[in-house]
Amino acid sequence: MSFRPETRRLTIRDIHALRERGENIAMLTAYDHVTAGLLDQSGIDILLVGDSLGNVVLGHETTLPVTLADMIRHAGAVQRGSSRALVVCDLPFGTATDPETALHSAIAVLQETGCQAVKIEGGAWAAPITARLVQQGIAVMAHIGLTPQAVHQLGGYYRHGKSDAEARQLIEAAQAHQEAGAFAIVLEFIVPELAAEISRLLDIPTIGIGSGPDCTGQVLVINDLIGLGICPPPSFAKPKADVASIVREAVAAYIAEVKGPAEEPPLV
Ligand SMILES: Nc1nc(=O)c2c([nH]1)NC[C@@H]1CN(c3ccc(C(=O)N[C@@H](CCC(=O)O)C(=O)O)cc3)CN21
Ligand SMILES: CC(C)C(=O)C(=O)O
Ligand SMILES: [Mg+2]
Repeated sequence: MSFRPETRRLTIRDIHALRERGENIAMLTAYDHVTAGLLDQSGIDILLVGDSLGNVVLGHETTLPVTLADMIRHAGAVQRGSSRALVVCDLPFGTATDPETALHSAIAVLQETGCQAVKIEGGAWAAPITARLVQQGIAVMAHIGLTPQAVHQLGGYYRHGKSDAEARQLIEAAQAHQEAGAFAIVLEFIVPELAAEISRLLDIPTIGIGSGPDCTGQVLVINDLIGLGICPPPSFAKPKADVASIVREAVAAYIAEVKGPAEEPPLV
């Protein structure tokens, strides 16, 4: 781990430069100040304030209850906790339904948090939304494949791009977002061979999650990476630590210390 005290924040030009020189882009979610600071000190390229905070932080079944106010509150904390990483904030469910609505949502996020970019879920239909934001000078990351905000329409969290028709649609969606000016695109839970093909076809970086190794970068939910959760993570997450156990052990030690030795049973 390397601590970088005086470094400027990465820009989307730096992210593109990483791709140009063949260095993969490392992205993780963060929802709070201290986590953002730790990941930033570790040298993460991009911090995503994901609407997965609905599941991970707020305890909802889906990301749908997350509001723009929730995202703004947490994105501000992540922005303040970091100094090097590019900070991207998800536009949550219902706040990017059309270009003008998305524009107002994105403006609120950028003005009230200081973060550098927003991410929007959606296939080719959402490319005009990307275009409208880009036209206004906003850095946009697109997100295709498994789009959790559509979970009720999709009927679950499964792998995408298995059929030829679906693969064609995903390629078209990726190209449409690139054409619209997206600076990068998340490929979530897509067939690895298809994610590799999309990554070859595009000039912008692809950031994969559960989509195989051949993307320009990777993203994971931080809790899934460090094993900080109370239910099992998605199968594509390979935890590199077991922080939940460390927390349980420390808390058990604390409880034991507070309570002291167990009282002797009364003498009869
Ligand atoms: N902690 C966490 N990690 C995530 O990656 C994540 C969230 N939360 N919340 C928002 C979405 C939801 N995601 C999910 C959620 C569940 C699966 C999952 O359970 N998939 C099954 C396969 C299910 C199927 O094929 O029908 C798996 O075994 O991975 C995958 C992605 C990804 N995102
Ligand atoms: C998993 C990533 C891509 C995301 O959108 C989120 O965490 O909300
Ligand atoms: Mg998200």
